[in-house]
Amino acid sequence: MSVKSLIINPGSTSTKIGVFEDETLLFEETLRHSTEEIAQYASIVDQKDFRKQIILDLLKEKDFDIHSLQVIVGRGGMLKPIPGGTYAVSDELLADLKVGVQGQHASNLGGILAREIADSIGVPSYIVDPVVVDELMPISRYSGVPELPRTSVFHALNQKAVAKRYAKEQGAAYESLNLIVVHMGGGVSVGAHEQGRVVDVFNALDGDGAFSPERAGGVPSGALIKMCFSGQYTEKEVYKKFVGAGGFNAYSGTNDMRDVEKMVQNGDEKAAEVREAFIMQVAKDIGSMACVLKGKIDQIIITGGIAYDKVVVAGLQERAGFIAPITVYPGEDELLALAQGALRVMNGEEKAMVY
Ligand SMILES: Nc1ncnc2c1ncn2[C@@H]1O[C@H](COP(=O)(O)OP(=O)(O)O)[C@@H](O)[C@H]1O
Ligand SMILES: CCCC(=O)OP(=O)(O)O
Repeated sequence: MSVKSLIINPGSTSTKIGVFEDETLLFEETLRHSTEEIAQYASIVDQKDFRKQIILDLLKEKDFDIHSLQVIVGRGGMLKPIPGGTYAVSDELLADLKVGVQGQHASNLGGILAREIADSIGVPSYIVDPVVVDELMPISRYSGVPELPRTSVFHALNQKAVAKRYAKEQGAAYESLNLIVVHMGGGVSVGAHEQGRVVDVFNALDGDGAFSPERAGGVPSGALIKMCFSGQYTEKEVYKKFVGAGGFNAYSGTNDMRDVEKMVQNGDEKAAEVREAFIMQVAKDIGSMACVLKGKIDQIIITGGIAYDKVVVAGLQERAGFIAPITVYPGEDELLALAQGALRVMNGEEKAMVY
């Protein structure tokens, strides 16, 4: 019997929705959220009903009967560090998504919405390869401050999906390759995939890598400490400067790279400089991961929404192309990867992991 699934993929700047019959996509939709739209909500959990309504409206518009679904799958969020795999949205997992045990990010809503909609029609709900998949080697955890270890928070689902897609296209096993995967979405993560394990990665949320459309990335720590103790900001206000209002939002007032391109076309020199700084920071992250892999790199893979941006891709080619050949997979393979993760469990090929 075939399995019909609803896939819910909340990102920081978008909500992506797909309906599959087994591995066949019946329809999909990407709804982009502007900085102003997101700014109306005080917290991620406050966005739940808004994002749920978008999903229900889309199903209605497509005249799709929700009761024909056998499973709902959501992108997995800021849980405890865990191995990759498909997890049932248990009560414990749901509670941790609501709290956001490693922080607040739109992906927390994936499992919450999947469970809520699934419960309403009496079917199971799952998450797959959440953003906290942790395969770091011990030396990657060092930051220089023992109380502040580096953590693995990244686009695990898509990084793994595109890495496996590249391996398949080459007729090679993912586990036999060394790859640097660069995901550029609302957040940016650059990971070192050493023979099937992401042994080091720049944390995409509040870590030490490049800035992104809505995040600051790594900043000078002395200046940050002074800002925190200046008395000018609450903890929440400082965090917002780094996650949400940082990066392109702070420099150019938008989280949309197509707006940045328009600004540059209209002669905005500052916007052009910000984009060049972004390209250089991402290229520097690629260089770091090249050292993690000791220079033995089969391929660099560039993916995420910004991989559609020809100027950014050309800039990365210019600055990092000497390290290894580059393959570009614009957008992401996340909807299919989520559907496949649930299918493996529904078809009995794999057991759901227990959180
Ligand atoms: N065709 C395109 N050209 C340039 N940039 C794009 C294009 N499509 C999406 N983007 C940019 O990609 C970013 C969002 O990437 P995406 O992977 O969809 O993010 P998220 O999943 O975090 O919401 C935005 O800055 C958006 O403007
Ligand atoms: C929290 C890590 C993943 C991430 O940054 O996703 P988005 O780019 O969708 O915000």
